[in-house]
Amino acid sequence: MSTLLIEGGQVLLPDMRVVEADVLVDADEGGILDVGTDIEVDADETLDASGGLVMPGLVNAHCHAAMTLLRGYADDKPLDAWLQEDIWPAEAELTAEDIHVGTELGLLEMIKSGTTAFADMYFDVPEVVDAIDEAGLRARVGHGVVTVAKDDEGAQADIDESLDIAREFDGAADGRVTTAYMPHSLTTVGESYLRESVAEAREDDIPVHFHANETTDEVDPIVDERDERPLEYADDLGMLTHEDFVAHGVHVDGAEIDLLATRGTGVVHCPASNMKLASGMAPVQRMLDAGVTVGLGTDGAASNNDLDMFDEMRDAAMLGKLATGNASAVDAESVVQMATQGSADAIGVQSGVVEPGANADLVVLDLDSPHLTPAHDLVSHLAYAARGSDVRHTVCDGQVLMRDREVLTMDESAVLTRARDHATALVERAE
Ligand SMILES: CSC[C@H]1O[C@@H](n2cnc3c(O)ncnc32)[C@H](O)[C@@H]1O
Ligand SMILES: [Zn+2]
Repeated sequence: MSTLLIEGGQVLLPDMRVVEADVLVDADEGGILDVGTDIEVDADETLDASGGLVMPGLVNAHCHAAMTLLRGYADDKPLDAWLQEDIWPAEAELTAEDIHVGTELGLLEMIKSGTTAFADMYFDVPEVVDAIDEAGLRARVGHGVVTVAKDDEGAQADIDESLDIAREFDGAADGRVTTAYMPHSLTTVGESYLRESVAEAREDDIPVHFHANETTDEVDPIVDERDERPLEYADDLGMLTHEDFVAHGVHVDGAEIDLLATRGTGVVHCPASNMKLASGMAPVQRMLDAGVTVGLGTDGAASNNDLDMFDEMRDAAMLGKLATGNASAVDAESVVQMATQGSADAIGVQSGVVEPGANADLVVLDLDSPHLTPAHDLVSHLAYAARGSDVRHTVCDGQVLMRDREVLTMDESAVLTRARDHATALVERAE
């Protein structure tokens, strides 16, 4: 067995206590063997955590990683106009290689800002999986389906691709990649397609992930046409099981919150995207109080505009207070929990905790900087003061992905060069 010892730091435990301890990892199996002060072992590899906090790797529960290529391409518009006038025309020009390159850029950004697992909905998923395999992260991936404006043959092909991808790539990258069936939303995929395809996904125990209740422009037509709320419609279609997870959940009423809690369906809160597109303020504290599993996601870099989950925690805490007029709402512990165990539970990956037996997905945060001094409360710092650039080391599945801010699994400058070149060419084609 090859071992990795992360020594000399403080450790954030699953119950949010911080203790001084070392962490011993089985680097072959990718699991945590021990967390304690009396670990006596001559480890094969060590990571220095002195002056730092060992914490779970953050879990970005809703993302479109390759959209890094469209970062800053179209800003300051609401969702529908942004998608229809700018993003979808540009995405129509994407090649498989663009998606590989854009995903690599997203993964690099995640590793450098302390994210070790994520959920991704996009196109050309084999390219996404290939990039994840190389970079060493953990992910649940899927092909996003849109049937509106397609003929029946095109719509069915899109659905088949999503289901086939979910079957083929589940367990890829040594088990670090799992999959889901990913219809884009309740308004961009027709009812009969949803009904049939979700039933097909169920036959193979494939989870379902979709955008839901993001804007009133999306919710109102469903209510007008069907006389039921969107998540009641989704429930009727069989899309709300405990394995499923929805992105956004901004405009959900009390009955929908109860439905999410009863079904055990996860909700991924995306505060930065919701604020930037002026989509609204999700009732996060109400969902937490009702027992809904709430995770945290960045959404794509075109609506955020970064993939830094520390930013996202701060945004979630701030927005949660503003939304309720209550400074105690969505407190520091809640957002740290949301970005770790909550996200991992929502997307169904084993991650988000530092304890013996857990997967060794963890980061070491450097505390020795002005904006983290003094350190009265490290959970407060994680929620309100820390930044992705404070991450010193990143480990996923027992493998060191970044050591002292040097990414070991990717050639950082080559990724940046390729991303710049591909983004420039993409935008030229789109104009
Ligand atoms: C069909 S693949 C995913 C699809 O979703 C688009 N997208 C990015 N951000 C959002 C969002 O906030 N709401 C809805 N759809 C979004 C992305 O551009 C892809 O086309
Ligand atoms: Zn999204």
